[in-house]
Amino acid sequence: MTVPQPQQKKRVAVIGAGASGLTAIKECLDEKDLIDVVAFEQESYLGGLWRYVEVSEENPNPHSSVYKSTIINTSKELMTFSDFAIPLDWPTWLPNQKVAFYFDKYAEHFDLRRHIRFSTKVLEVKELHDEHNRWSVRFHSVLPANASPDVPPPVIKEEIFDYVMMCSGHHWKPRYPNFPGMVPNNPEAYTGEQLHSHFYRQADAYRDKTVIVVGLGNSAVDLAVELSLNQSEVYLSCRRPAWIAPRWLLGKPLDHNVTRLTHMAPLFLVQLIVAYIYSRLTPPIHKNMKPLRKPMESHPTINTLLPERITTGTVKPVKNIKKLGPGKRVEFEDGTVVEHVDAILYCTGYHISFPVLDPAIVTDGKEGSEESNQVWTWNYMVPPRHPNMAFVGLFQPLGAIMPISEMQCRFLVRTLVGKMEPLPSEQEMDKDIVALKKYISTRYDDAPRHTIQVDYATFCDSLATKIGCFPTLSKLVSRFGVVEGLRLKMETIFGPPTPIHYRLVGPHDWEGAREATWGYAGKPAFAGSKYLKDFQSAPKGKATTTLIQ
Ligand SMILES: NC(=O)C1=CN([C@@H]2O[C@H](COP(=O)(O)OP(=O)(O)OC[C@H]3O[C@@H](n4cnc5c(N)ncnc54)[C@H](OP(=O)(O)O)[C@@H]3O)[C@@H](O)[C@H]2O)C=CC1
Repeated sequence: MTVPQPQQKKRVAVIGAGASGLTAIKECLDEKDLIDVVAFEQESYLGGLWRYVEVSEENPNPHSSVYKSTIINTSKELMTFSDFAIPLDWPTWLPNQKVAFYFDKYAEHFDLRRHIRFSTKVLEVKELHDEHNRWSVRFHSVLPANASPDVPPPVIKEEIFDYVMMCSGHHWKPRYPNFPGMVPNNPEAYTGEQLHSHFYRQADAYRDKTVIVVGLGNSAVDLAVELSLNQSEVYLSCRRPAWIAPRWLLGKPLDHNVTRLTHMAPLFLVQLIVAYIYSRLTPPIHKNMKPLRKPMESHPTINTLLPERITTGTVKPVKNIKKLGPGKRVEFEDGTVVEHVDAILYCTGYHISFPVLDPAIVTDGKEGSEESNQVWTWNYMVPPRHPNMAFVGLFQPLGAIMPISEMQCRFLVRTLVGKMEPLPSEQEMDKDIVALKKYISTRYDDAPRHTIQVDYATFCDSLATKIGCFPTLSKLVSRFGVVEGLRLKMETIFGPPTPIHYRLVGPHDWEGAREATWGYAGKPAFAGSKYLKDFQSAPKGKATTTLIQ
């Protein structure tokens, strides 16, 4: 094929139209005079894994891993995109249907759909190594599941882009443990059902059955509680006990307690306080669940009901599995044996994988990285030797993914169009990556789920400072006057660090940011603000989906 010459405007490919892809498109559109954006989405809908999809014969391996009852663990005030506030009267914690609906409204509000090529599967994203370091994207359209066999196979096409934003997610390729007796290749093997949480949808199939839930991440605790409430006999097997946080703490949503002031305090002090509060406010910890590390040293596992279910004996904590089989027998590392186990649900997390890319790009050529989930990206975005592409959402936050992805996109787009300092040199990026990895390895357990950890506010603040949208006192005062500027500054320090704060000042600030900040802070005078009204009644038109329950 003849490779066209680069145009004046940068051509950007966004791979995936989930939470990260949507904000990538939107941020590109904020520089639409300088960027043409095209998003590729293999499904016929947007929203990525937040769009609930049944597991069926026609669709045995969907991209989505949400189960029917998934409720997001970040409060609406902290998960909102920064210039499109989630309405004030929505629940604090959104069920998955409502998260998907919010994405629909975001796409509608910023007119994102017309930039998305739905039902278009990307096969390969390849560096051209031409003088402009451009990228080729090969793709084809996806035939509907009910297409007649006479329909000719889709044509593979190729287009050239100046820049690629990989937004395809990292919670879709299940990671399985490797217990003796798992594989049914001998008469001693386990004969009950085995399922990864990625494929779990609802509890009905397990009513009155004995189920072992493996893991102690959010999938494991959600499933253990749901199954126990649905009359399953539940054993919760974890190899590394961790702190289980309630959704509400001290009368506030859990994440509202982690303010910028909290981040100014030394970590050990915060950990001491958190451990003390937990010990006073939650039931005594079961002997098999005693955390091995301090709070905030593992990805937060959040469930208000689990400690209570354990004290009622309806969820029984057990050690890690030692051996499965024969038949339906399961033995644990402390010698406990449970006979007649009907099903084992592996809530053992995911591999980081980008099948359309040369794996050496995300790992910098290091072997075994998919197994260990190690990546080599600057600020979880830029692979140092491939600066014309970036990953978005490739991190595991203490906080919500959406606003961090949004901040990454703001940073990437402004760098791309030359409105900010250029990226650091390869050597500087490598140095930063080494330092970050060192920090992570001292703070967190050495586990594949902890390789890309990030603290929401500190990470976003650092990018926001580079962009110029961090709400400094001087900027707030010059924009809102001395009194209001000071009040807002106090709110950004002592209040929950809502992403809205990043639209108070700086490039692409938002006219609704002040009202939304005060509305979220609970100031009655702003409760009726037009920027916090329910989308149903907003002037921008009708909902595009009826998935809301
Ligand atoms: N309601 C919500 O908002 C929900 C959010 N999520 C999010 O989705 C993401 C994925 O969560 P999840 O599916 O729970 O996966 P995670 O990776 O967070 O957790 C995996 C769990 O499995 C354990 N595990 C992994 N390998 C093995 C093994 N070989 N043997 C025994 N145990 C093992 C891990 O233990 P170890 O720590 O020792 O590695 C860990 O406890 C997270 O970001 C989570 O927060 C998930 C569900 C619900």
